[in-house]
Amino acid sequence: MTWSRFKEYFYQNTELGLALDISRIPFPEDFLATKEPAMQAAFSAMAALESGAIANPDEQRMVGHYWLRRPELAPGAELRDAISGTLQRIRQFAAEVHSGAISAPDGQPFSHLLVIGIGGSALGPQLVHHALGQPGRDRMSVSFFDNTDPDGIDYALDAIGGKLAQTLVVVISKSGGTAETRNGMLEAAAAFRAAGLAPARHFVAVTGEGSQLDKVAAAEGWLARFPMWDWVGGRTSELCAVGLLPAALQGIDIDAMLAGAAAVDEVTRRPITRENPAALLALMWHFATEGRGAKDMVILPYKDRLLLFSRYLQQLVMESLGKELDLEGRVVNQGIAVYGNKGSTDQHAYVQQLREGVNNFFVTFIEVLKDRSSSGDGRGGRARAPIQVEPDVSSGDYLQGFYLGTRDALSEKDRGSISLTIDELSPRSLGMLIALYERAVGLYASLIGINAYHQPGVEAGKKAASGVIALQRKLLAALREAGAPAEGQTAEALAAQVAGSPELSFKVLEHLAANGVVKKQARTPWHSSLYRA
Ligand SMILES: O=P(O)(O)OC[C@H]1O[C@](O)(CO)[C@@H](O)[C@@H]1O
Repeated sequence: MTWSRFKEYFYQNTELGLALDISRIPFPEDFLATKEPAMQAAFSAMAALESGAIANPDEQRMVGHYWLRRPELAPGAELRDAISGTLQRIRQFAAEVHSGAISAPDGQPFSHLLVIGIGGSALGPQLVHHALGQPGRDRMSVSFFDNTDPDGIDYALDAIGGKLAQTLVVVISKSGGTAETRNGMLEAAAAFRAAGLAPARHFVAVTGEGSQLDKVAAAEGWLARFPMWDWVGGRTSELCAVGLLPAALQGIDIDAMLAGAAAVDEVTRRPITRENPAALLALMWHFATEGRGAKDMVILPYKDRLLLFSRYLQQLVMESLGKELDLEGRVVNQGIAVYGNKGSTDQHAYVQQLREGVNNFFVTFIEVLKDRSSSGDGRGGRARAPIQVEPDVSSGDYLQGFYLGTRDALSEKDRGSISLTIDELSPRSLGMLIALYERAVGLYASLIGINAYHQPGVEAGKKAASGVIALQRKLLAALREAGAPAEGQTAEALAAQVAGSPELSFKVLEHLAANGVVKKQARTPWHSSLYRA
């Protein structure tokens, strides 16, 4: 890549502490001009969304995550008050937990936080916790249940160990009916009861008003309930109570996160493509993937603390863009696959394929200029003096060397990359990154004509899962019937009896047998094995 192309396309905003280099995506000189009409249409759609239009037509909902950091932009006093009032309650609640005004039933301060949620109700809090936490210095230590895996739940509970009595639990679910989160809540409540503790005196809910979770929390008299509004999507919820409450409890400066997001919103709201990093990102995605997901987006932050960013973006991008139909109802099967981890660790894993294997991706490098956190970055961190690992060279210099080296090595083999640079990793810059990608996804969705704000595909898996649970109940009832043969029955015979799928019945019975719920007599061939109660 040439210096002149770099100079032409490098975007730097020193006020924000953000830079974007698109020069290594090989778009032709006329690309931005060709796309300008579509980009202007995307800016207009975004302006309509921000002013409260029904931007999610399927669900007849407004899409308001941008209002979370500038409540005054929300349409109507009621919404504005709800946003500001909730923010104030979050600050107040966290302050009272920290001061001990809200304390554990034994009078001790709450020192540990267990967050229960999944998808958009966990990924943001997990990202922020890992990116900004200061182990040993945070106001509270934090752990997560983000699945219905009993072993994972036990792992987290074992790690909490003796701190359970001083553990505050935040259960997060927009719908309030997500099975994994409900199960996590029930498992946590059982653990509290087993330790002689009353769950309601430890639990807090973040959920939609009137949801199942909201009703349980109200009925049981939980410590507090915070709202999750229908105009905030799960994957764009980090900057409402979903993300802000856990972050504030951990001791992270949530106002700096909001300010960072607001600052990027301000810049990326402007309809001047060349000065708008979200628009430039969206256009690069369009070029690199031919506007149809032809290539994967590999996210490579050269910063351990941003390890979870690719996972966070995976949901944001893939749940938003992975759609069967466009806005006209045509089958388009859109999307961009996202994966990644961190550099330079990945250089010793999959970068081999990126350089020499199938050329089906483009990389986004994320560079953080400042190597070590310091007390000046809003996280209260302690800066260790850099040591020299070689004369005049630090570990951080190596990290940058590997980033620049890998980037060149990929360019040499015609593998495109974008570089995003932030000055330092802080609450403010993390808020900026979140806002930047939220808007890039929204603009890209307009460019390809899809609704980024619904997720109809997710329902299919949920429905199928409840079908499996219903089948399990029927199989168990059949096995427990008075006249059931004492020697047992095959999966096929049981399936016929309950009018279920033989394959699903076999899988369910194998799982029940492995967990001692049913007895299995193994036979050869495997499908003649017998199961009994
Ligand atoms: O917050 P909820 O309603 O529990 O949903 C969790 C996640 O599940 C999804 O709806 C997908 O099933 C995501 O969009 C969402 O972030």
